[in-house]
Amino acid sequence: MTTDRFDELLRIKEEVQRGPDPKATERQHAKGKLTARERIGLLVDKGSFTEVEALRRHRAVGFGLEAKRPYTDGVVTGWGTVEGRTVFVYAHDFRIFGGALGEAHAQKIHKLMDMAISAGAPLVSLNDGAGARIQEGVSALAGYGGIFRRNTRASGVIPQISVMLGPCAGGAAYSPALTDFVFAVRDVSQMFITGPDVVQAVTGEQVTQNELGGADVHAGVSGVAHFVYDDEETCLAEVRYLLSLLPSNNRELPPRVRGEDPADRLGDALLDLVPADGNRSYDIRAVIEEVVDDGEFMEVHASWAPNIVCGLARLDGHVVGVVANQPLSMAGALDIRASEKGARFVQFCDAFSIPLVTLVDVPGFLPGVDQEHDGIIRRGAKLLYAYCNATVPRISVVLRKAYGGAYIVMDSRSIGADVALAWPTNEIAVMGAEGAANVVFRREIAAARDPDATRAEKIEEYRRELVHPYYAAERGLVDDVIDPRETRSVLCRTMSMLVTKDVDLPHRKHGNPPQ
Ligand SMILES: CC(=O)SCCNC(=O)CCNC(=O)[C@H](O)C(C)(C)COP(=O)(O)OP(=O)(O)OC[C@H]1O[C@@H](n2cnc3c(N)ncnc32)[C@H](O)[C@@H]1OP(=O)(O)O
Repeated sequence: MTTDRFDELLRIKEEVQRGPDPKATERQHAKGKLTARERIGLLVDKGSFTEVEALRRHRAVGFGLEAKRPYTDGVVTGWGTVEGRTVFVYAHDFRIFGGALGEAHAQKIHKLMDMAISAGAPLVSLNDGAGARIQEGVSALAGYGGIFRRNTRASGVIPQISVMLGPCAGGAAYSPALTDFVFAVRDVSQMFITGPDVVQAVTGEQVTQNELGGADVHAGVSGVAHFVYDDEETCLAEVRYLLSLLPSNNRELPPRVRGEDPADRLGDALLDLVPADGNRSYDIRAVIEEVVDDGEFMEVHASWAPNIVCGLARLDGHVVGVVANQPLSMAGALDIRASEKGARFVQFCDAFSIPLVTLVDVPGFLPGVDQEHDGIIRRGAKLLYAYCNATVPRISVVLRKAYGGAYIVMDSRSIGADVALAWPTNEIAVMGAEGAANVVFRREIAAARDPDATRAEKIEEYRRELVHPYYAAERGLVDDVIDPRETRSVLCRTMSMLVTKDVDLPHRKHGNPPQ
């Protein structure tokens, strides 16, 4: 090959790496944002990134596009490794057309998604884009259609993670909504279907980008974001950590990594962490951290629906999904948000062979007109549906109380828990003794010479007969009543037995979950 050809190649490659004019890079940095390549560098193992279609350019015409045909067309696509395992990644380059998606840009993403699905490796998108490229009209819209279709096809096949690193509008917000996890960074990420200008034009509401769709809005109010961090570096390090807990695809098991924590370690602290009085609150996260390997718990949706806690941890090296009621928030009652949060998490774990451990301390579903009118029947049913559908190993432990429908939903034996355990202090019943006595013995209490004494007697009778774990244990609805200090060792032992669980389901195209 001639030197000229080498020089040409070097010149083009250099132009690709440099990106558009340096002022655009300065503007990106001035906003406290990294460039697409800097981000990829933080995400994948050093030196492992292989780019595809770096030389791609659009062929669109009109609106001056002919004169502006930068390499990459505004998205960097390729694959690398995270802790040695292959991961596919695409990153919008906001410096080019504001990261907006045109036909060529979309086709690059389509190709990468197809590669990720056939290779059976996770896909991470680093989003910093203004949605459909306005100058390319319907070609841009069709490009998004192709991404949405592939997101949906890949759902439950490979893990898909979206990291929001800029103002993401329209399709750039919808594609992440179809993926498994959304990461956001404070003061950097915004997500909205239509930006503040359109909102003002249509509704008259004046709102900033952050107020409309900033990281904390989506992490705490809308529930769109699962994780939120203060800076891009921490965010991308946490994406790496999450990937280390996940299998590459739905045919693999999550990687087992045994640490130093002995599987038979006793949890003496549990006796103090959980007050025996069922009305006193405590932080369930402290209980989870006491039970799992090395106290490491990656909480999902920490700021949204805090009355249920969901997250990933390890037990004797096996990755598990933990779902637990949080007595610190609304006494741990289940409401619409908690049900939706739990359902999505259970569904994710089931799709990717992650066993479920459910820690139950639930007074019931939250009563209220708002909840009923907002559809707690159909939306609460999502959690029930997700558990009933899950074929991964499932262990539940009732810590203190489990009442009514909420007992059934929180992975009771009757809906398919493989092993159901209970602490000796717990109460499993249709309702608490006071409520039960008032309903069942109402007439007797009213007719009594001393109604208060009779009520107290009946409450005690109900409590003695029904409100203890042995009623459930005698009926096989609880497999064992355990010493709370042995929770970790029993869970580790049981998990080791269950990892080979195999279930055949009747043939169907797909279910029809409540919406
Ligand atoms: C299916 C769908 O996706 S429909 C949605 C279509 N997208 C939209 O409606 C979003 C329109 N864009 C916006 O609202 C804003 O640009 C935001 C909120 C995304 C970003 O705002 P800012 O951070 O202030 O950036 P700014 O508006 O300066 O845009 C940066 C550059 O991207 C360009 N750009 C922004 N959006 C688009 C777009 N959708 N298509 C093409 N170019 C765009 C801007 O013209 C600007 O170009 P320049 O640097 O050459 O002047």
